[in-house]
Amino acid sequence: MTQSLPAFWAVIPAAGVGARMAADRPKQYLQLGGLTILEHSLLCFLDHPRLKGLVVSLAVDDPYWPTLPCALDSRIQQVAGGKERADSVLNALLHLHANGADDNDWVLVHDAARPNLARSDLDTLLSELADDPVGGLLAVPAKDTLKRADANGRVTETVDRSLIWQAYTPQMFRLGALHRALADSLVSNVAITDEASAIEWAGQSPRLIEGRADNIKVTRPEDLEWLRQRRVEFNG
Ligand SMILES: Nc1ccn([C@@H]2O[C@H](COP(=O)(O)OP(=O)(O)OP(=O)(O)O)[C@@H](O)[C@H]2O)c(=O)n1
Ligand SMILES: C[C@](O)(CO)[C@H](O)COP(=O)(O)O
Repeated sequence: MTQSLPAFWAVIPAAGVGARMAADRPKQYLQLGGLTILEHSLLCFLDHPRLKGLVVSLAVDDPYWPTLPCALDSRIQQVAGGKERADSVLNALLHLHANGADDNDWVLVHDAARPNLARSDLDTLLSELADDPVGGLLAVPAKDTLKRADANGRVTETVDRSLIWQAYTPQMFRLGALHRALADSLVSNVAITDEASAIEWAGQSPRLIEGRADNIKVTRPEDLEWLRQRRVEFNG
């Protein structure tokens, strides 16, 4: 089954400061079980047989990366992160292009802050999008009632959630198309918070692939607490 999946490059943006986490270090270096959040996010890709290579975007003054065993892994290439997440991703795409990757190669961009990606979700994404003309992303249909608010935090509307999805990662696009869309949208000062929004700005419509809701992005302290508790419940 795995051999029928498309080969792919992985890009892991890991250059954030984790301000919303308010921890003593960037959140990707906080511990979850015996590993850092970043190591969990890398491992889901590093042992995949269809991985061509992996690029991790790191803060230029990151003192933590060299302390990790995976810093010596030859499958991992490092690039400098940028001011925003999109800049960090673009630097990784530039590196892939500069080192022989082909425009038609699939690239999967996955947040370092999402340590709970299931291999089954990764393989579903690869399988479902292998022949897609655009690409797409893991996503979760909205489960809660959604409200639109005014500037004072007062409800102005209850939104129809039947067609609303939360975008997750990995997000899977062809290297050339993503590189062009990201570079052009950033030059145009478009607010880009995920790869799909750059592809949409370029006029394409990414496909949403339903994934597990527990592939959460560790953003605030309670997110990490939830994952830690979940591992205790599952692993004892
Ligand atoms: N300039 C940046 C900003 C973010 N990221 C990465 O993008 C992912 C998702 O971003 P987010 O959750 O916003 O992380 P932070 O920017 O670190 O969080 P905060 O906004 O709370 O500072 C994270 O893995 C983060 O390390 C990055 O590589 N480069
Ligand atoms: C890419 C992402 O995880 C998709 O939901 C999200 O846009 C990242 O946003 P952040 O503000 O950089 O955490």
